[in-house]
Amino acid sequence: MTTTEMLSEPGVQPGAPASQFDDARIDVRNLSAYYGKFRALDDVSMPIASNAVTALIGPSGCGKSTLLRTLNRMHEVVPGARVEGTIAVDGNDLYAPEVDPVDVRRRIGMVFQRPNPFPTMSIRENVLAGPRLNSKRFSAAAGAERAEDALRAANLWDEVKDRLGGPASGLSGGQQQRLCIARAIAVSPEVILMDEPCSALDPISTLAIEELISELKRNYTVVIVTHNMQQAARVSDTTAFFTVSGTGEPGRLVERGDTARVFSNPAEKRTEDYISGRFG
Ligand SMILES: Nc1ncnc2c1ncn2[C@@H]1O[C@H](COP(=O)(O)OP(=O)(O)OP(=O)(O)O)[C@@H](O)[C@H]1O
Repeated sequence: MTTTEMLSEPGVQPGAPASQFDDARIDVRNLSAYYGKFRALDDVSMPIASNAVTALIGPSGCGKSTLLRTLNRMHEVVPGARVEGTIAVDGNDLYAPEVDPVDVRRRIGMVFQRPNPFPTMSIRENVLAGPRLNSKRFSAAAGAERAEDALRAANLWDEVKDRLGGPASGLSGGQQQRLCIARAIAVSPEVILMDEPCSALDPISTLAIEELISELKRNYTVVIVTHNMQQAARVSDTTAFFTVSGTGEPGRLVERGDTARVFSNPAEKRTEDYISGRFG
């Protein structure tokens, strides 16, 4: 097969590992997620590569946010919610009995739709809130350095460096979201999950977050849920498309692959219909 033929084969890339799971940082296998008796997600298997952005897309109710929350064990916070199947991170079972979910949530941070800084806390204290919750103690100088590093990594430092002691509520929505990303970074997570992080933001703030996401993948594995297909195409390396056939039905993974390929040459008609706006 020539390289051109390989590239035109959905999902096949030159130099790709023999198995799609070979280079996975997160390995989701046969995952079903339930809320009580309701199965919200059915039998999802997908690798999530390290130091890359993976976008989860699909119509409302197909289980994108549910899948995201299973990745840091926030799903089970809902009474009656549970999972079947396995999720391994770097080969370690995330749901093994000896694993502490609180530790998982430190290692796998999350940024939500609406920026949720602690409004009365200062900007600096917001960034340090995570490490302090993990009972980390630092000297004033070490705290200042940690806050600066996280704010720089979140592309917010220049805008706030003269008002670190001021309240977080004084920031714009886009700045608050970058503050929340700084807060997530400050606990040195391995993975950052983002659930529609730009849905409450204006286009300029959205652009700033998108640029930041592209930079974050240098150091982190990023998984993002987005309704905005242009955004998925702009920021992600891999796209996973989910769908749901009706009310009461579970969401299912339709296809997953290189983002450019999924958008230009989807393997499934359902994906093509969705990305071309004919469905959902
Ligand atoms: N806390 C909950 N209790 C019961 N059912 C829930 C709960 N959260 C979500 N669900 C249901 O699980 C299914 C998947 O929801 P989920 O929010 O994961 O979908 P989604 O694809 O992220 O949707 P959207 O794009 O609208 O945010 C839906 O049928 C939803 O009603």
